[in-house]
Amino acid sequence: MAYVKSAMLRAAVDLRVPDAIHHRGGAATLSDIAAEVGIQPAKVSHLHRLMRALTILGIFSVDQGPHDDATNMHYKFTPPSRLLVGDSSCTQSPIVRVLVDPLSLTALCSIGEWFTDERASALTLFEVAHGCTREEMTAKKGTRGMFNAGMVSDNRLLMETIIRDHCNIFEGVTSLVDASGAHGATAEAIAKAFPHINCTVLDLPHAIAGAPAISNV
Ligand SMILES: C[S@@+](CC[C@H](N)C(=O)[O-])C[C@H]1O[C@@H](n2cnc3c(N)ncnc32)[C@H](O)[C@@H]1O
Repeated sequence: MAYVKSAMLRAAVDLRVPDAIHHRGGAATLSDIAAEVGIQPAKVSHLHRLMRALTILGIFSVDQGPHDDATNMHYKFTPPSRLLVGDSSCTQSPIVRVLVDPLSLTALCSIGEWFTDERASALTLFEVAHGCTREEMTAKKGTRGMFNAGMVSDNRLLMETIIRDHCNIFEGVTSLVDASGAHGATAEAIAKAFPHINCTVLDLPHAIAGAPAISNV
């Protein structure tokens, strides 16, 4: 049942629970969250179960006074849930939707078939499960924008940390190519921090279609 944890995380992001807590100054009761995200009144007790599970997982913390019941204890952020709050460029954490995606999750149910399928040396798990590549499915479903947004937000977060804490790894580098660099968020962060490095992004035509122009990349 471990997959339920990922599904609950996705539900919290879909409902924008982190944004609801953020809008209430970083601490919100169940009724605050229910009002902010539009929970049906008959389902507030189920929201309590969702929040309780996410608290046990360390996604949120809870302040419960001796006289508080389920409706007036305050849910707060933990370090992981701080990362789920939207900013001016995105209103939720797009990487969660990319990672906890129904098509990716159902593909995992075909691992046994992938191991035994005689075509499997040429096919990815995704192809065995869904009969097409991830790229073809993304194009068919029109979800390329969501995928790119997830990659960009993840890259920004990682690069901020890498450049702050490990900038020595770029010493002596004068040029680099980010192979499969999608919309270039990684290269953008490097080019901005180290303007003398000549950065290039390589990816497939459909992946770079619509990529923003980035100075110095
Ligand atoms: C999971 S994304 C990673 C994007 C980015 N490097 C990052 O870390 O966010 C994988 C990327 O590989 C690209 N890709 C897949 N096959 C490729 C190929 N044959 N040549 C170049 N890029 C490819 C995809 O288009 C996609 O942008």
